[in-house]
Amino acid sequence: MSETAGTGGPRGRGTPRQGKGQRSGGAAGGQGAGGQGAGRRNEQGRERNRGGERQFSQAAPSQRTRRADPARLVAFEVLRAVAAEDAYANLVLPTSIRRHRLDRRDAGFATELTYGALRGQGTYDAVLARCVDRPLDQLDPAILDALRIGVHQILAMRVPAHAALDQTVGLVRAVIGAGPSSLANAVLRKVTARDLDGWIAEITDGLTDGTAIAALTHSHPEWIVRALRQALVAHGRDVGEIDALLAADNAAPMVHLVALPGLATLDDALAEGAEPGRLAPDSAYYAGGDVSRLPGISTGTVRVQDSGSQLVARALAGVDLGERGGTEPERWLDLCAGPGGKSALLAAIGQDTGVHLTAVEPVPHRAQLVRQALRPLPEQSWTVQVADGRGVGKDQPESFDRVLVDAPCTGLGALRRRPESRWRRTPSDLVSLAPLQRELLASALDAVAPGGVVAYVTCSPHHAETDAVVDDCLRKRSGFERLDAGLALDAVSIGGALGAGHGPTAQLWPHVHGTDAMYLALIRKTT
Ligand SMILES: C[S@@+](CC[C@H](N)C(=O)[O-])C[C@H]1O[C@@H](n2cnc3c(N)ncnc32)[C@H](O)[C@@H]1O
Repeated sequence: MSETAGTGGPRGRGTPRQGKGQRSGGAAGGQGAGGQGAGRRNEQGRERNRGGERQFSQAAPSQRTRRADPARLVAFEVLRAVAAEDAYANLVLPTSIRRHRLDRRDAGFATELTYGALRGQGTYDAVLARCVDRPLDQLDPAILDALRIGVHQILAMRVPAHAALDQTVGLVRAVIGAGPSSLANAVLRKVTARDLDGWIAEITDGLTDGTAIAALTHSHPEWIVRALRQALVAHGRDVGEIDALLAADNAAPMVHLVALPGLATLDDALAEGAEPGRLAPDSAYYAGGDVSRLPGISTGTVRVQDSGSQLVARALAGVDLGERGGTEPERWLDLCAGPGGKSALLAAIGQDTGVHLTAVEPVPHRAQLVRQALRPLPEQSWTVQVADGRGVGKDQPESFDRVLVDAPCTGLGALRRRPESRWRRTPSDLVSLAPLQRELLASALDAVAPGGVVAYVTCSPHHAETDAVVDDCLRKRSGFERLDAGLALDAVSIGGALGAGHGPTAQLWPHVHGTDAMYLALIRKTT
């Protein structure tokens, strides 16, 4: 859904307000204040709620909108499910959109509102804390979610302030009650007193700690700001890029497509408005809405896959194995395969040369997704094993020419795709994932044949789950060498100059490459 959404939300100071996919703020469930066709942009396409005198309804809250606008109701339902049921927004949102039968435009609005309110929560809560007369944790959590939805509309979407206020108050009245709607009205009126830049100046006023300022400005937990800053430095980048990196996490990601080599082309997608990918071969970027209607998507020969994921899979497939490349077809292993995106691309790349891919995934329903992903490929070219990858090295030692370990990780490099995850993740996740990541890489190092290569991949740039894992595993072993992962990525990329390497490992970045922050290490078994 995110491809229909505009972007917005907290951002760096001076970063232009972004926003596409906005729709009229006027509600399906009622008139905007004063019956002015609330929510339309003015003739110049500018939002009406920026600057100058703000217009509000003269009617008391009790006399205003009583019905919840379905798009806002969808956003509210999703935020509630995320907070109260630990749900994933990207899974709940499409169901809620279908249940409320939103048309494409309203679905885009609901998506922007949901994801924007979730991403922006850190900044918005700091704003709300200045406008509510009690600590936020003493508010009914449902009211707090509704207020976040209101704040996002007021500060980061092109919804006129009066429409945002009226419709949010209407939502609170309809789903929570009349009393809380008065509170929402009073609080959101205060929010309209400043624009986003003004509020960021206010909530960061007097702070001297750069981490705290960046965290509030870009709506990230401080520990993530610190970790990302360290990761930039560790990969030889300028620490000053942190603002751009955090801002990239708040932008709705473009949909990336890949045509499985030998099975499809992107001609139809390009004819439908997709743009050729600038980094990965056979890839495209698509901003045209519902991707499922594109030719090839339903058969699985064209897939949605971040270009960074495409590139790391291609880098593994592209490593020259030298003398190892004999006449026997190679055997490849994807040790953490679910849901199968990289398995499908690897199997498609390998089909020309008769490669057999073994895809391992311990979670049965995810293993089923891997089978679905591999279905377009000849059946004899792949096997899916429902198994714990940690046992594969002992059970099938020195058996594979190329092994991918796309390890379970915190996903700190894909925060833009998972809007709630920055608030759920904690440093303790790093601690609990660490042994699993090491055991999986150790298993892969056992499973790779002499002369073969292991790719260790995460969608996180955090040191603890990237270099630290690789360093620890290799320290305990001899007979392995690191390959230059940056060069390997360059060799398979369009243009051949990604600039992702610094030392032997490689790191892609959302603010530089427009990809998820994928990490890649390549390790060859020499003896
Ligand atoms: C980052 S995802 C892999 C994404 C996948 N490579 C793709 O491109 O679609 C990590 C996967 O590892 C799986 N996993 C978790 N524990 C595992 C284990 N002990 N052995 C193998 N896989 C495991 C998770 O269920 C999850 O599907």
